[in-house]
Amino acid sequence: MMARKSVLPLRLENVCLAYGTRMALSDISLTVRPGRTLVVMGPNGAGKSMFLRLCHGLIAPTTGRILWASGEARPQAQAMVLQRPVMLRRSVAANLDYPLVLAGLPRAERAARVAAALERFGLGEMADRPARLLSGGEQQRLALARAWTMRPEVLFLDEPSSSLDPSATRRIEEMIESFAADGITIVMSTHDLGQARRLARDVAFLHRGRLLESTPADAFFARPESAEARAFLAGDLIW
Ligand SMILES: Nc1ncnc2c1ncn2[C@@H]1O[C@H](COP(=O)(O)OP(=O)(O)OP(=O)(O)O)[C@@H](O)[C@H]1O
Repeated sequence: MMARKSVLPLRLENVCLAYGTRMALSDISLTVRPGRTLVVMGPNGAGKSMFLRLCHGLIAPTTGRILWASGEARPQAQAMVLQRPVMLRRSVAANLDYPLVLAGLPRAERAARVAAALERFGLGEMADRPARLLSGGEQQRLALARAWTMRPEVLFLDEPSSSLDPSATRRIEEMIESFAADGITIVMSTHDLGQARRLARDVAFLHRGRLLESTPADAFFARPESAEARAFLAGDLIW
């Protein structure tokens, strides 16, 4: 991971995403900096998922630019875990192996990475079980582990614990913290204010497709500048 040219910072310049006459995202300018977990917050429909999808390159902006420091259009060194991760109809181990096969890694390297992921994330005893039969929390853990096997420099996570109970959520947060400690830059959305406080170094607050705040997390939680963010933090902003 260290040898290659960094893909960060990632800069969004005046990014807009339109669906017909509706603007899902309006004029977003923001920089994702290395090593600073960025949490994207905002009420339902604010544009959080679309923001992550744009950054990852799943969709293209209607106008504006998305610029990686490496100059690549869609770097390999970044991965995304969707809100409802897709599991292959295969074993846990095979799910971990699959993206490594696609990336063309040699068999021995793949085996080492799969073994390391199984061990590190407590998935060893499930290695041979069909991935689709795992619980929601276990599947999410597997999805994060699968992203980790790719050694990304940046990892986009869309609501990584949205439908999980508190203990499964805690395990996911521990994984995210360990990724950040490894030097993976995390960009994630969440509805969970407690989670945002625990994990965020920077916050991007979206409301109806507009970026109302982009600031260090401490400042956001202590002194939100916009009335919308204040209402959101007080639990009074529903959409
Ligand atoms: N294919 C599409 N066609 C039209 N509108 C869309 C499409 N995809 C998303 N949108 C709209 O874009 C807006 C932003 O959606 P997005 O999923 O990013 O919100 P979100 O902040 O992630 O919401 P939630 O918290 O509910 O997941 C919404 O108003 C949504 O209805």
